Amino acid sequence: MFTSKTRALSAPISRSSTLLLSSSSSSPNPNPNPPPPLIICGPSGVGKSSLLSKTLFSNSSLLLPPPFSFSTSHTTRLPRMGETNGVEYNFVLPDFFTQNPSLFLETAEVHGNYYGTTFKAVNDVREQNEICVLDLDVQGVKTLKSGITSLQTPTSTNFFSMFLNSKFIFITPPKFSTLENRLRNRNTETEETLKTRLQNAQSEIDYGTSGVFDEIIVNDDVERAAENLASVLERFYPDQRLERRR
Ligand SMILES: Nc1ncnc2c1ncn2[C@@H]1O[C@H](COP(=O)(O)OP(=O)(O)OP(=O)(O)O)[C@@H](O)[C@H]1O
Repeated sequence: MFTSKTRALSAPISRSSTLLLSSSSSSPNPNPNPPPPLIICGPSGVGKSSLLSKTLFSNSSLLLPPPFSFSTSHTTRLPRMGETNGVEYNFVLPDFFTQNPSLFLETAEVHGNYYGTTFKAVNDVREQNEICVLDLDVQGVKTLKSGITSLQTPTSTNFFSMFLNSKFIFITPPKFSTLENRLRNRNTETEETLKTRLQNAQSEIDYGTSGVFDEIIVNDDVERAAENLASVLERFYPDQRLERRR
C-alpha cells in the first residue's frame, strides 16, 4: 500500500473519459513534447509539503512563473462540504478502483477509503503544458521506476512512457531524530501512526540515499532547503524559463 498526495487543479473527468488516456479536448495548445513529471519523495514529516509550498505553490513562491501542478486524485470517500467533484478529488465508487486497476499509477487504502492517481490525471496536467508534481512514497517510486525500466519501446499506449525523463528528488532529514520532532510538533499523529511512520522512515531513507534519485535535498533549514530545491528545478527544467522571485 502506498500513497501520493496528488492534488487538485485539472478539469473534472467523467468515468468514461478516464478510460481513454488521450481524451482531453480542453488543451489550449497540446505540447508535442510536454515537460516530464516531477516526483518528490521522502519520509513522512521530512517537510515535502513545506518545501513545495515555499518553492512552487504559495503567493510568495521562490520560482515564477510556477508551471507546476498537482494532478487530481480519485477517492471513494464522500465529498466534504465545499468540495467539488474534479477539483479537490474525483469522487468515485469503490467499483471504479476494483474494476480498473490498470488505470492507476498508484493506489492506497486509508481508513477504509481508496485513494489513487490515474495515469490520465497526470497526462491531463501535461496536456495543459504544466509539469505534473507527484508527491509519492518510496513504494510508489519503486512502481514507477520499474514501469519505466520495463519500457522496451516507448509508445503512446504504454502509460509509463509519459514518465520517461521524469525527475526524481528525495528529501531527507539532517538526522533521524528530526523526523520524530517534526511529526510530534505537527500535531497530526496519534502515538500509533507516529510509530508506523517512524518505523517505515529508516528503510525509506536507505532507499532514497542509495543512488536511485536524481537529487537528494537535506531539509535542515527550511529556507535553505527551499532555495536548494529552486536551484535544482531551474537546472532540471531549463526550457521553462523559471525566474527567481527577487
Ligand atoms: N526545515 C524544517 N525545520 C523545521 N520544521 C520543519 C522544516 N520543514 C518542515 N518542518 C515542519 O515539519 C512538519 C512536517 O512537514 P510537512 O508536513 O511539510 O512534511 P511532509 O514530508 O509533507 O509530511 P507527510 O508526508 O506526512 O505529509 C511540519 O510541521 C513543518 O512545518
